[in-house]
Amino acid sequence: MSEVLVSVENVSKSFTGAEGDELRVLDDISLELRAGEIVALLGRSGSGKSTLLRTIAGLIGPTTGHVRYRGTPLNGANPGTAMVFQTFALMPWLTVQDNVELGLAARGVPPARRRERALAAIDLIGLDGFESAYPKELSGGMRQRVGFARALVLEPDVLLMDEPFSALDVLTAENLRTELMSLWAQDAFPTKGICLVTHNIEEAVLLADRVLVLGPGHLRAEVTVDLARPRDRKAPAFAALVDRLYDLLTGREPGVAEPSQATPTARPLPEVSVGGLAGLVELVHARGGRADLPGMAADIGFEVDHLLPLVDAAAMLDFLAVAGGDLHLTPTGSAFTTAGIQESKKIFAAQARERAPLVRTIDKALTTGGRLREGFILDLLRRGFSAGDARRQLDTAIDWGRYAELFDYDTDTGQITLDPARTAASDDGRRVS
Ligand SMILES: Nc1ncnc2c1ncn2[C@@H]1O[C@H](COP(=O)(O)OP(=O)(O)OP(=O)(O)O)[C@@H](O)[C@H]1O
Repeated sequence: MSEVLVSVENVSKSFTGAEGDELRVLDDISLELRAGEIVALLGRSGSGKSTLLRTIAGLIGPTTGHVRYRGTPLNGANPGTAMVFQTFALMPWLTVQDNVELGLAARGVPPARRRERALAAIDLIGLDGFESAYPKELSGGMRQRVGFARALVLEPDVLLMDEPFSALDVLTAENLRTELMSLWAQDAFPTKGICLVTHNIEEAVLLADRVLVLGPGHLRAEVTVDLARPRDRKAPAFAALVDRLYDLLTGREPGVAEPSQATPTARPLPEVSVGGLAGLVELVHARGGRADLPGMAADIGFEVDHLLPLVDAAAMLDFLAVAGGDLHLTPTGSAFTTAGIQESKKIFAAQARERAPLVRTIDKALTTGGRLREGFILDLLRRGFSAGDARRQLDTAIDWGRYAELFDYDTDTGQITLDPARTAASDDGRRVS
């Protein structure tokens, strides 16, 4: 096995939330970055990828656990790494040359040597002729080349990249990826390992030897990408790995209960509006009941990552089934999207009561007591969520419950009550159901 460059040992990281509560962003993570490999950290928005990368860089310290560089525990910035940022992070008042020299100056390299090394890095990354330009004079792609030059000039053992291509247009991003891969393939390239944060599944399969899938705060899975380079996005083996990673990102974790059995803290509601979720179901219906998630996201100009909470919600309510990167309309989803408004509300209500744990819990409490203080639900939710998350869970449940005409909510009193139509039905002597 090749040498270990960085090891992350049982790292946890917590931040203090707005209300003083603890937000655990990384939970007991262990991993190794070895010489000769590119590792992708893949996860949804908010899963802790950037926090993990910054911990590896030594920019933030773990709450518990250790990060080691070549066996030595970090005490501040990791001396073996350099970072490329999504937003380039250039100094606008400095020229390309000065931006690239900055890190060398901080490391005490004498001016003449700095200049020489910066020119070589600028040349390597295809920026020659732009040495005296300012960032504002450059396109996004050229700015990110400066971002790369500034990191590579340090000849880091491990190059860390935080979504380095996601602010670029598709073609520019693909060009830069290809160029990075050809540098990586050169024997003279001084960097021995790369760790890339991404939420783009195809990018992970295109670039990485190993993909570590992060699911909020912990490592969910590790997938080895054993494909020859340069990789062909159209090859069946490529597509099979992409599908597998989609399954890992959209699927349920082993051991987590079905929504119809789960408690509100075991299966949180995806924080989406009914309108958004109905819109997604409609889009799949309009495509004949089956849609390829990346294709659909590209058509409507969204990142797949942004659609995932809607996909989760539609799957929770059994309106859509998800397999690989494909969405299939279920019979219930089809009935929901084709029915008239009242009928589709009824279908939504039935599914939410059966399959949305927090809606079910509130509904049960209301059908026995008629009214409920929000503080009661918030207190219960605080057993499994931060204060902010508990509030957002309750707001989502109220939004879903109101749409479904299951319950009503008074913002002034913070009371949740049965929907008036259901109370009237019970006054008529009919059972509230
Ligand atoms: N300094 C901080 N203080 C408080 N909370 C933080 C801090 N940094 C990150 N978080 C929270 O930690 C969680 C994980 O954030 P992080 O940026 O690591 O995730 P990510 O997977 O990189 O997401 P994204 O792709 O959206 O950047 C988020 O809920 C974020 O709000």
